[in-house]
Amino acid sequence: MAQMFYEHHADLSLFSEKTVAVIGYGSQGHAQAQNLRDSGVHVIVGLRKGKSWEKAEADGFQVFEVDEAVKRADVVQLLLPDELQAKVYKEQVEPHLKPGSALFFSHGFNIHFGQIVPPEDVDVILVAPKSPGHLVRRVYCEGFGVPALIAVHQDATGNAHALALAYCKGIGSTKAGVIQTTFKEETETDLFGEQAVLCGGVSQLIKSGFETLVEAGYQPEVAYFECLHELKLIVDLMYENGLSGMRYSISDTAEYGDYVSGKRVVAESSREAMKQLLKEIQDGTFARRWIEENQTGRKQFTAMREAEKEHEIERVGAKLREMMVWVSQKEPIQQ
Ligand SMILES: NC(=O)C1=CN([C@@H]2O[C@H](COP(=O)(O)OP(=O)(O)OC[C@H]3O[C@@H](n4cnc5c(N)ncnc54)[C@H](OP(=O)(O)O)[C@@H]3O)[C@@H](O)[C@H]2O)C=CC1
Ligand SMILES: CC[C@](O)(C(C)=O)C(=O)O
Ligand SMILES: [Mg+2]
Ligand SMILES: [Mg+2]
Repeated sequence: MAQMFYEHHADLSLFSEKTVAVIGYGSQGHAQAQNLRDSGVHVIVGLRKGKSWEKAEADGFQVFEVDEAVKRADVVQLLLPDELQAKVYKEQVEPHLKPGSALFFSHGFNIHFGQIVPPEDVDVILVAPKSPGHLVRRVYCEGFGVPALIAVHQDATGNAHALALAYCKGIGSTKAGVIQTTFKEETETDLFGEQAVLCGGVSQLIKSGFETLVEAGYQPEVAYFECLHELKLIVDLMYENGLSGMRYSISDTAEYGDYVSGKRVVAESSREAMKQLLKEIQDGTFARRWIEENQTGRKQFTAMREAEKEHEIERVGAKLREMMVWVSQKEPIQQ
């Protein structure tokens, strides 16, 4: 059984005399900085001049260049893109880290794959929300929190575990549940989950379903509602009551089709592919490929990103969502 932590396990007063520098103000950065501040923590933001800088200032934060923010902080949360963290850390973070301070991450990639090696006199802590950053903020504003994983890579002060829990309380995660893990487990499961299920697997499933219907002559709008829009409603039922709860709400016809056809689509070959992905994550092959892709100008990544934006499902969906004001008028997630 996983070791779980909730509100009563965490003491937010550990942060009462501390300044937290959130480095980066993107998806996770803006959410964690604002949640912590709303929980009473003193937060500053570290950035380079640009779009995020303006946004953080507009949100009322004191913003500094990264090195200056680190100098002023007792706790540094590194929320830059994984692929940029090692360089920025080496040049602007490490030289200014105070002995006895704490270095936080929200994903274990750079520590686990040896891209960042912090000095021995700082705590090295993982607080990994199991949620996209924008939902970390939205759910907190609704009075709740998203689950998170915590791990301690280095406990220089003897206080690292308590600090991790306090930080979780500050961003709202102890309301949902916090699980003790390791940097290795978080890194490998997070990469696997996003590739095989949450992002890669689901996007591919949606597109394959949409394309199959459209190629067979059905209206793209019908295919969009069937394969993308309704997915959220079905997942909401799973989120609230598990797979059985979802099956309670759907028709028996759908439930029978679920049992007999689901495994024909996500078949043994998909499980074999999942095992292969996991192996490549565990042995570092994926990390090496991603690091190399970034070192060589992200050509493949950029080309795939542009091609995906042009998919018919994106055009059809944008038009249909315009009419759903409760969707299109939600606070925009684009930054
Ligand atoms: N996205 C998510 O929901 C999740 C992310 N994580 C982890 O959180 C971390 C942050 O990811 P994410 O929030 O997606 O990152 P984003 O890409 O959304 O944001 C990155 C931020 O870093 C800033 N930045 C980029 N380069 C520099 C630089 N050289 N100097 C200073 N600031 C810079 C950007 O500012 P600018 O506007 O100037 O480019 C931006 O504010 C990663 O470790 C990721 O794995 C973990 C769980 C979920
Ligand atoms: C699922 C993608 C994620 O791991 C996340 C939102 O948790 C990420 O890296 O963005
Ligand atoms: Mg994740
Ligand atoms: Mg991830």
